[in-house]
Amino acid sequence: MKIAIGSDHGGYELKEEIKKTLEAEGIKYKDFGTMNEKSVDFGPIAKKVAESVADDKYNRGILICGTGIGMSIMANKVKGIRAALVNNVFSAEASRAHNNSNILCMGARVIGAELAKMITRVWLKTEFEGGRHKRRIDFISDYQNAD
Ligand SMILES: O=C(CO)[C@H](O)[C@H](O)[C@H](O)COP(=O)(O)O
Repeated sequence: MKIAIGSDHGGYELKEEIKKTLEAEGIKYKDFGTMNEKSVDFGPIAKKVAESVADDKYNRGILICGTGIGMSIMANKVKGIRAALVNNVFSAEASRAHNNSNILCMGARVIGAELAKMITRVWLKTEFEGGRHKRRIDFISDYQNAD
């Protein structure tokens, strides 16, 4: 699995921690920035990560900002992206099993690093269940593709 990861300044420190988790799990990643805590807008970074996942250059993405909200709003504008803003382990699992989320968004000002790492590990290992959930995902794709 190859992961695209990005953050704004608010998520920078947590991004660096999550990269260590990816390394510990033996998962390859590309860091789309930001590379320090200097203030930067979340939009362009979310766009780059989301487009790289939508274009199948990376299997999934992880986006972190202060709340995770801006990143998730932007990422979900990209066709084919199902970005889930997650702040607990149950939602991490459900966002994969039920929603087949392909981008995980987290808020570094909302959750601590240890919870974020646990969320990331669960999100990485949980498979989409398909079945009735596929019909629900297909409805979203059909709506998006009707544009
Ligand atoms: O975009 C966000 C909220 O939707 C992110 O949380 C940002 O990290 C946050 O807004 C940045 O705020 P700052 O006061 O400019 O650090």
